Amino acid sequence: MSDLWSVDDHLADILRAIRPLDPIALPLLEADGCVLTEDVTVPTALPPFDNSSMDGYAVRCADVAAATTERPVALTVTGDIAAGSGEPPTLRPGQALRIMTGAPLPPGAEAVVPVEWTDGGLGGGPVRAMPAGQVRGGERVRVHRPAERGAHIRERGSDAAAGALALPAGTVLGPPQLGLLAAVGRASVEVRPRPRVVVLSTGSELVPPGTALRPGQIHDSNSFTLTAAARAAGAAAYRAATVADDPERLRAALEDQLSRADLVITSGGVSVGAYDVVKEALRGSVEFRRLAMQPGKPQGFGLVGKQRIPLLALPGNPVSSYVSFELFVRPALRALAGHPQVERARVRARLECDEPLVSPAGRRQYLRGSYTPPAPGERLGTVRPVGGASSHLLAALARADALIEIPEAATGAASGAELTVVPLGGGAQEYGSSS
Ligand SMILES: Nc1nc2c(c(=O)[nH]1)N[C@H]1C(S)=C(S)[C@@H](COP(=O)(O)OP(=O)(O)OC[C@H]3O[C@@H](n4cnc5c(N)ncnc54)[C@H](O)[C@@H]3O)O[C@H]1N2
Ligand code: MOO
Repeated sequence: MSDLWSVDDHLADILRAIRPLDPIALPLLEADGCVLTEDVTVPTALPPFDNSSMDGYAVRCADVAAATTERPVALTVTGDIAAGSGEPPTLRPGQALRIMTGAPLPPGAEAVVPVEWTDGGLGGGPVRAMPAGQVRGGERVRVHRPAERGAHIRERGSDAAAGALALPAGTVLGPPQLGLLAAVGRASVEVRPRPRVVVLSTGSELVPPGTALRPGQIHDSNSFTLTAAARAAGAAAYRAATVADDPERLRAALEDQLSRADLVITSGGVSVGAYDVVKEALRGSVEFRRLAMQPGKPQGFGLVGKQRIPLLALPGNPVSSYVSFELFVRPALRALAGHPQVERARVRARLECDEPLVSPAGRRQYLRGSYTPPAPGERLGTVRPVGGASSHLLAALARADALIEIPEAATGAASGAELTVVPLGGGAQEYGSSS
């Protein structure tokens, strides 16, 4: 019997332990991307008053009923109503009030005639725009077309009625939702906050980019990949200084960081070497296990500190840590943020490759690939592998936009095979290619 955990069981174990963060009130722009935890109702009607949808003239319908281009109807313009003007004057028979888009409709008005249906008060044919400057009052405007009752008027409450549900709890707030909240007068809303994430990479060989390498050293890249990935997943992520392979130092660094974290990610130090610092420092509170997965076999998960903060210990190989992030950390972050859907959408795609792919028996393999969505009329898109299977191939990862899943039971896949693919979002996947 295998002592390996399946990918699905490891994820389920993590998600079982994670509770969504408690809601807090946040100013609108800070709530962008967050999940709303209150039902928001419309306090006052939207729009709050009847207003014009056109620059033109507020009129009574009967006054312009007979208007034609050949026989325009002349009305007396008694003034201007600009957007933002308070109480407009009453419109009487035979009169027109010049009105701007968004300005309140005057009492007595039944329709708005766009300026293009009039001579603009200039005495000629139809105009294309209003003459600049205020009307003095008493001028005549010739109207060339009749207007139906309600024409070019946006009625009070026509967007959202007072008391209606604007957004239900559970809504993910994006630009239009934030706009609606602002429009109904909300300055802040109750949401689940962005999870605060601390990324701690370990390894005595690591130096920060910008530093010259001495023999045996490499630049720490994982903490950048992981911090950026956590931010892309909606977290407020912070990259802590790299920790050398010394359990005491790692415990101290963790102690320092725990108070500011809702979730901690470590990278490296989880395999079976003599200096596997994460394993050594966290044994007891974090369970280390081996997964039936490639890359990403060694993994750790536990709840650490008094606050029992979730900690995911990812393997150090750059591709392993990123693939582990996508499969386990991203869902954990989305669960903390209260999203109902925590995993990335999967698609089925047809494999296109020059050589058949080889995969270890009994392990689920995630190869890096480039995914092309289905052409019009096609059921499946296609996916091509990018680079090989080894977990140090960061340059290939940087050219990929999808993960190709080879199931546990398979030992490979040939060109033409239908497989599951995890598109990683962004770029061409969101905007389409311009071919
Ligand atoms: N005898 C065995 N050796 C290894 C096994 C095994 O089962 N038996 N598993 C291998 C697998 S699979 C993986 S994955 C790695 C995981 O190792 P660790 O998590 O302990 O990671 P490290 O040893 O610290 O580093 C592995 C590799 O990645 C580089 N690395 C680490 N951190 C970073 C970073 N922040 N930025 C860039 N590169 C990093 C590190 O230099 C190593 O080359 O273990 C295998 N070994
Ligand atoms: O699992 Mo390791 O992550 O294969 O390189």
